[in-house]
Amino acid sequence: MDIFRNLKAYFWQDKGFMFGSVFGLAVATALGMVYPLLLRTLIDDMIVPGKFDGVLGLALLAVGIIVVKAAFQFLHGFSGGRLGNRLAYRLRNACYSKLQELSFSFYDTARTGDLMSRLTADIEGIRNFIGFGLAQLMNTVFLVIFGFSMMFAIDWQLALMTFVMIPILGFVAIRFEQQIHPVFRAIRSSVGKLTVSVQENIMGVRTVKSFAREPFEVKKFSVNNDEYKRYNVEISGVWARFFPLMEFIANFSVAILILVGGWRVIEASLTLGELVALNGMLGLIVAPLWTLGFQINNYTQSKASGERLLELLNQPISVRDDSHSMPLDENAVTGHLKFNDVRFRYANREDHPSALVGFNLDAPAGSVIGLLGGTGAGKSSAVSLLFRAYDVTEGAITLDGIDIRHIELESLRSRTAIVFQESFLFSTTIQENISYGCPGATMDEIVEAARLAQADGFIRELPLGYDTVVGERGMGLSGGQKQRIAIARALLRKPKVLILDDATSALDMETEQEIQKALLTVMKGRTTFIIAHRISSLRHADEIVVLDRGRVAQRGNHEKLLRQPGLYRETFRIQFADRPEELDSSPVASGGENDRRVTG
Ligand SMILES: Nc1ncnc2c1ncn2[C@@H]1O[C@H](COP(=O)(O)OP(=O)(O)OP(=O)(O)O)[C@@H](O)[C@H]1O
Repeated sequence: MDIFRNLKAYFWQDKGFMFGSVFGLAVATALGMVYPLLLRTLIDDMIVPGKFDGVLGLALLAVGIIVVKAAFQFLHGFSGGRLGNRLAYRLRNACYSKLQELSFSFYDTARTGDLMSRLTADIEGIRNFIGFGLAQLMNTVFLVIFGFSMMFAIDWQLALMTFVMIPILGFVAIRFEQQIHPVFRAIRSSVGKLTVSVQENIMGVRTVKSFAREPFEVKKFSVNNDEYKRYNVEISGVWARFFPLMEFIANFSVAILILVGGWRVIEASLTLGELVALNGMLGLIVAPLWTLGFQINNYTQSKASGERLLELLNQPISVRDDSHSMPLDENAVTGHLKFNDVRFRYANREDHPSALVGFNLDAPAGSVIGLLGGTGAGKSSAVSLLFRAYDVTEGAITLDGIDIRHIELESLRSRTAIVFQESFLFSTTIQENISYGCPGATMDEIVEAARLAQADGFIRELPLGYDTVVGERGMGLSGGQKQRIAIARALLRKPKVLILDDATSALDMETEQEIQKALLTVMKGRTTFIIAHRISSLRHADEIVVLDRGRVAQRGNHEKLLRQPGLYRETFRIQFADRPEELDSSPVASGGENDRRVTG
C-alpha cells in the first residue's frame, strides 16, 4: 500500500468522490442483501401459511429497493469515474511537467517508448484501480461483513460453518498476489520494450530500409514480443491454477449449507424460508469472493504501474535552481563568459575519461569564440555547459562574474540560444517553428530572422510560405533548410550568448558564406560560440580553441594558429589545398608539424 500512499497527493483532494464511490457501492450491496430476506418472508410468512395478501406489498417493496439501489449504484459509478479521471489527469500533468524539468542527463539514457507507455498504459492502470477496483475490493469486504452478520442473525451455527472457508480463500488470494506481482512488473516493462522497438523502428525507418535490415528488425521485435507473450502465458498459467481452486473452496461452503441446512429443515430447527435466504446470501458473498482473483490482479497491475510512475516522478533532477539562484538583470547582462579550470565528466560515463579537462577560456562580451577539434574532442560538451545542460564536475563557469550555477536556470537560458548539430523542427508551421523561443514575435521580426539565416528565399518559394506545415522532425525539408530554420529560430531570440554547434554543416559553402556574412551583423554585441569542422566558418573568430580529447591543444586567432605546427595548420592545409600560398605566407614559428588532423 506504500505505493498508493505515495500517490496520495494525486487523489486525496478528491476523497469526497472516493468516499462517495465506496459508500455508494456499500449501500447498494447492503440493499442487495435484502432480497434474500424478502424471499424468506415470502416463503415463511406467505407461501407456507397460504396468505397471499402481502405479496403485492412485498413486490412493491422490492421495486422500491431496486430504485434506491440504482441511485446508490449511480453514486458509485459517478464518483468512481470522477475520482479515476481526475487522478489520471493530475498524474498525466505531473509526469509531463516532470519530463519538462528533467535534465539532459536523464534523456541521455531514457527510452522514448518506455516513457510513452508510462504516460499512457500505467496511468490507465492506476485510474482503473483507484476509480473502481478499490471500491470493488472494499465491496467484497463489506459483502463478507454484511452477509455474515445477516446469516449470523438467521442461524449462527450454519453461518459459522460456512464462514470457515473464508480464511482459506483469503490465504489463497494472498498467495496468488505474491506469485503474480513480479510477473506483472515484468509485463509492464516488457510493454515498455515493445513500445520502444516500435517507436525506434518508425523513427529510424529510413535507416532500416536503406540498409535492408527489415528482417533484422522483425526478428528484434519478435524477441521482445516473445518475452511479452511468455510473461502473459506465465500469468495465464497462474490464473488457470488459481480460479478453479478459488471456486472449489468458495463452493465448498454451499455444499456445507445444502447438507447441514437441508438436514436442519427436515428436522424443523430451520424454516424453508431461512434456508433459501441463507443460500441467497451465501451466493451473494461467494460470487465476488472468487472474483477476488480479478480484483487482486487489478490491484497488482496498478501497483506495478504506480511503481513505474513514482520512479519517474521521483527521478532526481541533476540541474536545477537552488535557494541561492538569482535571476539575471536582463538589461545589464553583457555576455562575458569565463570557464575557470573546468573538468567535466558525463554522469553515465563514470568509467570513461572526462569529456573536458582543465578547460580555461575567457570570452569577453561580444567576442566570437571558435571551437575546432576531432570528433569526440569535447566541443559540444564545452558549449552545453554554458546553458547548464549539465553542471561542471570541477571548476566553474561565470557569466558577468557570477557562477552560472547561481543564476536562475530559466533566466540563464532565456539569454542564450543554441543551434544544435541536428536541427529539430516541430510538426507545425515554419512560422511557429521560427517563433518557438519568442511566441510574441511579429511577422516582420520572423521574416527578418529568416532573412539573416538565409531561409527567407526558400520559404517564400514553398506554396504556403511561412504557413507551410513541416512534417514530424522537419520531414520534407532538406538538412540545410532545416538548419537555416533552426538558425532563424535562435537569431529571433536576440540572445546575449549565441551558440552554433556545427550549425552550418549541412549547408553548401556558398550558403554558409552568406550566413557568415549575415552573422557578422547579428553577432555584434553577442558572445558567440561557433563549433565547426570547416576553417572557413571559424577564421574570423577572436579566439579559436583547438580541442583534443578534452584538452586544449592550441588557442589563438586564425593568423596565430596558422603559424603554429599542429591540428589547426594541418586542417587548413587539407581544406585549402588549393591555396598553398596562404600557408607559405604563414611560416611555422618553431618546431615540426604535427601530423594529426581534424576530421570533418
Ligand atoms: N550525452 C552524453 N553522454 C555520455 N557521453 C557523452 C555524451 N555526449 C558526448 N559524450 C562523450 O563525451 C566526449 C566528448 O563528446 P562531444 O560531443 O563533446 O565531442 P565533439 O567534439 O562535440 O564531437 P563531434 O564533433 O563529433 O560532435 C565523447 O567521448 C563522447 O562520447
